[in-house]
Amino acid sequence: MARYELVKRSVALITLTNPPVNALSSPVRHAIANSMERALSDPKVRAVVICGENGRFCGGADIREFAGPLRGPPLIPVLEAIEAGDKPVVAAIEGMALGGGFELALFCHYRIAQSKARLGLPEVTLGILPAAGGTQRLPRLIGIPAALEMITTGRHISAQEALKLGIVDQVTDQNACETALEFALKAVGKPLSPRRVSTLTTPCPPDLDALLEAATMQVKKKTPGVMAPLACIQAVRAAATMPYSKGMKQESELMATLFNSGQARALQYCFFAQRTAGKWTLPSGAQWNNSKPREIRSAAVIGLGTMGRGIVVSLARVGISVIAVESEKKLLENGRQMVIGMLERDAKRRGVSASLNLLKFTLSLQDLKDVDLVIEAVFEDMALKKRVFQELSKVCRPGTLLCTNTSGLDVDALAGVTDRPHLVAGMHFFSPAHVMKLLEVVCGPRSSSETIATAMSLGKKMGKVSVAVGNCPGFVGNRMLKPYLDQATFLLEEGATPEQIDKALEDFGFAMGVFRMSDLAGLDVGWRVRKESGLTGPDVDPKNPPRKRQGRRYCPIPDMVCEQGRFGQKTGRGWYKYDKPGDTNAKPDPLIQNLLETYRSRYGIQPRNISDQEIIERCLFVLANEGFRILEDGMAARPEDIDVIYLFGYAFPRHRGGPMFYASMVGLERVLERLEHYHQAHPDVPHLEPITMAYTGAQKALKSDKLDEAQALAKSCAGRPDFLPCDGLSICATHSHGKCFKLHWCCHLGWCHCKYVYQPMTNVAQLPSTPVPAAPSDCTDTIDLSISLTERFLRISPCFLPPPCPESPKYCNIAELFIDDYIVKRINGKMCYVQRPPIHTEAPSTPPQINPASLTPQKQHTEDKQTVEETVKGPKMGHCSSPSSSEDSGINALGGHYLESCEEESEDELSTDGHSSPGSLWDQDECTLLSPSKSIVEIIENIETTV
Ligand SMILES: CC(C)(COP(=O)(O)OP(=O)(O)OC[C@H]1O[C@@H](n2cnc3c(N)ncnc32)[C@H](O)[C@@H]1OP(=O)(O)O)[C@@H](O)C(=O)NCCC(=O)NCCSC(=O)/C=C/CCCCCCCCCCCCC(=O)O
Repeated sequence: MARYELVKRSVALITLTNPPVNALSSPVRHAIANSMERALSDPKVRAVVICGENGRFCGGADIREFAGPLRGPPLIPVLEAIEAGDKPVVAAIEGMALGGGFELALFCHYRIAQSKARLGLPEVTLGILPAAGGTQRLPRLIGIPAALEMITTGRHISAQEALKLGIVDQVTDQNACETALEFALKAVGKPLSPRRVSTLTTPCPPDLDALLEAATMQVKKKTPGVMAPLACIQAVRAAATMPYSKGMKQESELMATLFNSGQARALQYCFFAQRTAGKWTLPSGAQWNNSKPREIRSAAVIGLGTMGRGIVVSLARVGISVIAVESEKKLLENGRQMVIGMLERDAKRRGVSASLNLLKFTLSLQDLKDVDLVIEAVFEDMALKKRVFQELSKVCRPGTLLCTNTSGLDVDALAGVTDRPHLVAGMHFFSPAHVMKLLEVVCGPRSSSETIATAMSLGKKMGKVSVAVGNCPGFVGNRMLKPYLDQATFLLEEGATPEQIDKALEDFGFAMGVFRMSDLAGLDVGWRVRKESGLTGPDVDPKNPPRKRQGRRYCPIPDMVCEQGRFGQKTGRGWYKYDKPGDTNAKPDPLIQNLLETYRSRYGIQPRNISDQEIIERCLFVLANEGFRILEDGMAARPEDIDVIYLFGYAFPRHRGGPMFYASMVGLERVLERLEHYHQAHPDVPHLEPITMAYTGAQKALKSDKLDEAQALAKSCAGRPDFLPCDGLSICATHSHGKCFKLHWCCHLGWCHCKYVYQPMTNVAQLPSTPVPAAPSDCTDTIDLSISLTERFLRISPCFLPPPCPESPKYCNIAELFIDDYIVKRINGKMCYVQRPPIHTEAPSTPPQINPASLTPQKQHTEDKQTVEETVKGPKMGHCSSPSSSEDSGINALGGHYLESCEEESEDELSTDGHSSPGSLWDQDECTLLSPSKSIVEIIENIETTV
C-alpha cells in the first residue's frame, strides 16, 4: 500500500501503491503513518519525498469506504504527523492530486508538480467537503476568492495554474519524483515553520461578507437545493474568521452533516454509476472486457442538420478524419461553414488549432467506400433511412460499420436492408451533439459484439458517456420520457398550470421544468411524431378531440397548442410567451390559462388543487416505473445505466441520483403504493400500473447465463456506497437470493439487484408463514448436497426429479436457508414461506454423483449452455425446460402472485445454502465464486401450505 525506500542515502521515498488511483484506503493510511514514523526516527533520513506509483500521485480518499463503518487510522492525524515533523517533506505530484490526495500534498512542506498533473478538491461533487483540512489550508495558502472557487466547484486545475496560484513550488516537465528528491536535499536545514500551512494567516479580503454572500447566491442559482457547496462556503468562512484549530472543528462538523446525507449518497452513486455504465454487457454474454473494438480512423456522417454537424465536430476534434455528406449543394455549403465555425470556436476555447484538414465535404455517397464507419444522421424517417442504408450497403467496403443516429426507430429494421446486419448499430446522440455528453449505443438483435464494442469505444474517445441499450421504440431515454410528458399534460387537464408543474420540478432540482424544457426543444417535434404514429392528425375532430386514443388516456392539449402555431421559444410562444422569437425568458401566458379553462369546461372537468407532491410523484414515479419495465424487458442492463442516461441526457438533478436511485431513496414500497393509488384513480393510464403487478417474466435467457452475469454484477457492487450486503433479514421472493446465495447485493432500501430482475425484498418479519410439520426422525429422504446452491441450480437440480424417496414426497425444501426460521418453496405454482419447526434434525446422506467437469464455472455463449447441461448426470427435470424457472415466478412486494412459466403442478424449491458472508466473498477469484459448500436438502412429505 506504500513502499518505503532510502534513496540518495539520506532521503526517504514513500510511494503510495494502491492502484488504480492510489486512493487513501485504510491500509494506505496505515502505511503512510508507519513510513513517516520510520523516516522521522531514522537519523540517516534528512528529508522525505511522497509520490504515487504508476505516475498517479493520489485520487483522494477511497470513496468506497464511505459506504461502511469507518475503519483504520483517521486521515487527519496521519497527515498532521507529516506537517509536524522536523524533516522537510516534499510531495511529488504526477498525474493527479485530488481530494484527500491534494490535502495530503497541502500537509507536506513543499509541492513539486509534473507539468501534466491536475490538482483539485472535487469533494463537493460527491456531496461532501474537503474535510482533511482542505477548507482551512487552501484559503491560507492562496486566499479566499481562489480557494472558494476551487472548493465550491470542485474544478481541477493544471500544474501551471497551481504554480501561478502559489499551490505548488515548482513545475517540471521531467519526472516529478526525481525533481522532488533533488529539491528535498536542497531543503534540508531550511526553517520549516513558514512552510507549515496551518500556521499561516488567511489573507482576509475587506469585503469578506459581500464575497461570501455573492458566492452563496451564485451557488444557490447554479445548484439549487444542493447542500455541499453551501457547507463549503461556511467552512471557508471559518478559515477566514477563526483560528486554524477552530476552523478544523467547524470543517469536521459540517462534514458530519453532509457525510450521512442522501445527497452525498446520491452523488457518490452517480460517480460509480457513470463508471459502471462503461462496463457494458449484453444478454449474449458479450461485454466490455471480452469484446475487442475496432480502431476507427476514418468516418462519414450523412446529413448536416443540427445533429450531423455536431457529430462531425465531435469526431474531428478527437482526430478522426470525417467525410460529411449532404444531398444538395446549398445544404452542403451551409453545413460546411457551420461545421468549420464550430470547430474553430471549439479549438480557440481549448487553445489548440482546429483540425480542419480532417474534413471533407461531398454530395456523393460513392466517396464513402473506404471509411471505417458511417453515422447516418438524416431526417427521422424510416423510409428515408432505409434508402440510405441500402445505398451504403452497396457503396461501402464489406467491413464498414453502419450506424444510425435515430432517436427511437427500429435499428434492426435498418440492419435488415443491409448486407451486413451484424455491423449495424444505433448511435443516438443528444442535441447539440458536440456538447451533450450522452450517447445511447443501440444494440440490435443482430449487432455483433465487435460492433457494439467499437461504437462504445468511439463514444468514449469522443468524450461521451456511452450507455449500451436495447432496441425498442425510443430506446431507454425517450421511451421513459413519454409517460413523464403524459403525466405533465394530464395534470394540466386536472387543474394544474404549466408554471405550477415547472416550479415543482424545478424545486425538486431540475434546471428546467417539463414545459419550459419543451418550449426550448420545440413543440412541433413531438407533434410530428404523434401525427406519424396516428395519435393525431386530420382525422381528429378539432372541436371535440377525444381524450382516449389507441385504448388509453390521451391529452389533446399539446396538439391544440401546436395548432395555434405555438412551437415554443423559436416562435416566441409555446406553453409560455416570450418577448420575441428566440427569447429565453418564459412568462406565463393568459392565453394558455384561457385555453386550459375552456378545455376543462368543454369536457366537464372540475379543476382541483393539485399539490406539488402529487406532481412530483406522478411525473417521477412513472419515470422509474417505466425504468423497471425497461429492465424487465432487458432493454437496459442495470438501473445505473438508466440513471446515467437521465443524468447526462435529460438533466435529472445529480444530487437525486437519477430516477431509479431516487425511487429507491423514497422507498420502493412507497413508490409502488403511490403508483397503485394513482393507477386506481386513472385506470386508463397503463404507465401508472406498478411494474410488479404487471410482471410477465419477459427474460428468457438461460439460468446459467443469468447467474454468471448476476455474479459479475454482484461482485462489481461490492463495497459501493449504494449497495450493501443483504442484511439477511430480507429476501427476494423471486430469486431467493438470500445472503447465502453469494450472488446477492441489495440496494440500500432493499431491492434485489441483478441484471435481469430488480425485485423488492421482503422483510422476513412480514412474511406470512405456516409451520412445517416435524420431519420423521428416521428420515431417509434427506440428501446432503456437497455443492453450493448456485451449482445446484446450474447443474444439479435435474437430479431431484423424480425425487429420490420412493414414497414420492410431494414437496422439496432446503433446510439450511438464508433466513433462520423460514423456508421458501414453490407449491403448485405459488411461492410459499414456511416456518421451520422449532427443533430440527438433519440427517446427512450420500451426495449425488456429479460430473466434475460440469462444475467448472463457465462463461459461454448460449449455444454452449446446452452442452453443459447435457453433461449433468441424473434425470432431467420433466416439468420445466430450464433450472431457471425460479426467475419466472414469485411473490411481489404487495403480496400478489404472478404467473410462472412452469406448469401449474410444478413443485421445486427456491432457496440457498446458509454459509456465506458476502463481505469475504469478493476477495476470492472467479472460480471460488462457485466453489462447493455444504447444504442439506430435505424432502418433506405432505406439507399443506399456501399463502
Ligand atoms: C481522475 C480520476 C482519479 C481518474 O480518472 P480515470 O483515469 O478516468 O479513471 P476512472 O475510470 O475514473 O477510475 C478508475 C477506477 O478507480 C476508481 N476510483 C477513482 N477514484 C477513486 C476514489 N477516490 N476512491 C475509490 N475508487 C476510485 C473508479 O471507481 C474506477 O474503478 P473501476 O475501474 O470502475 O472499478 C477519477 O477516477 C476521479 O475523478 N476520481 C475521483 C476523485 C475524487 O473525487 N476524489 C475525492 C475523493 S473524496 C476525498 O478525497 C475526501 C477527503 C476527505 C477525507 C476526510 C475523511 C473524513 C471522513 C470522516 C467523516 C466523518 C463523518 C462521520 C459522521 C458520523 O457518522 O458521525
